[in-house]
Amino acid sequence: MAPLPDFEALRKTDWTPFDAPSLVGKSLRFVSGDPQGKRFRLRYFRDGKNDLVALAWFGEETEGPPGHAHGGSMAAVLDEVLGLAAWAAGHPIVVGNLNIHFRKLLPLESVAQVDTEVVSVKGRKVLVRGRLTDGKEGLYAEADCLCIRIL
Ligand SMILES: CCCCC/C=C\C/C=C\C/C=C\C/C=C\CCCC(=O)SCCNC(=O)CCNC(=O)[C@H](O)C(C)(C)COP(=O)(O)OP(=O)(O)OC[C@H]1O[C@@H](n2cnc3c(N)ncnc32)[C@H](O)[C@@H]1OP(=O)(O)O
Repeated sequence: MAPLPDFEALRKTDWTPFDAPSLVGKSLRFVSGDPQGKRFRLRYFRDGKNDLVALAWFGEETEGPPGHAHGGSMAAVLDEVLGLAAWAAGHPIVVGNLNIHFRKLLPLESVAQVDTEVVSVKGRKVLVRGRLTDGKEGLYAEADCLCIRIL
C-alpha cells in the first residue's frame, strides 16, 4: 500500500486549519467528503494572508494518463477549492465558469497544494484565481473561476 500523505509535514507554519463544513454544510462530499478515501484526501487551511489554501492528495483512483491524475480530477479539486475560497471570503456563490490550463502531469499518490486568491468582486461576479502546484516550483494547473452570488 502506498504511504499515507503526511499533511502535517507539508503544512506551513503560518497556516491555520479551516473547517469547510461549518461554513457551507456537509454537502461537499464529492471531493473532500472522505478524508481517508482512496480517491481524494483534502485538508483546508487559511494562509498567512487569510486566503484559502488546500492540500490535496490524489489517490490511485484519480488515474487518467498512466500513473498520473485525470484532468477531470484536477478540475473537480479546483472547482471545489476555488468556489470554497469565495465562500471563505464572504461570498455565497456557485461556480459559473471554470477555465483551467493544465501545465504538467500530476503524479498519483502525491500531495498537491492549491493556492487561491479572490482577485475581483463586481456586482454578483466574484473572480477567484488558483494554482495547483507541488508546493515548490512545479505548476500542475492554473485556473480562473468565475463565481456568481446566489444570496
Ligand atoms: C437549490 C439549491 C441551491 C442551494 C444553494 C445553497 C448552498 C450553496 C451551494 C453550494 C455551495 C457550497 C459550497 C461551495 C464550495 C464549493 C462550490 C463547489 C462549486 C460548484 O461545483 S457549484 C456547482 C456548479 N455550478 C452550477 O451548477 C451553476 C449552475 N448555474 C447557475 O446556477 C446559474 O446559471 C448562475 C447562478 C451561475 C447564474 O444564473 P443567474 O440567473 O442567477 O444569473 P445571470 O445569468 O443573470 O448572471 C449574473 C451575471 O453573471 C454572469 N454569468 C453568469 N453565468 C456566467 C457564466 N457561466 N459565464 C460567464 N458569466 C456568467 C452574467 O453574464 C451576469 O453578468 P452581468 O451582471 O455583468 O450581466
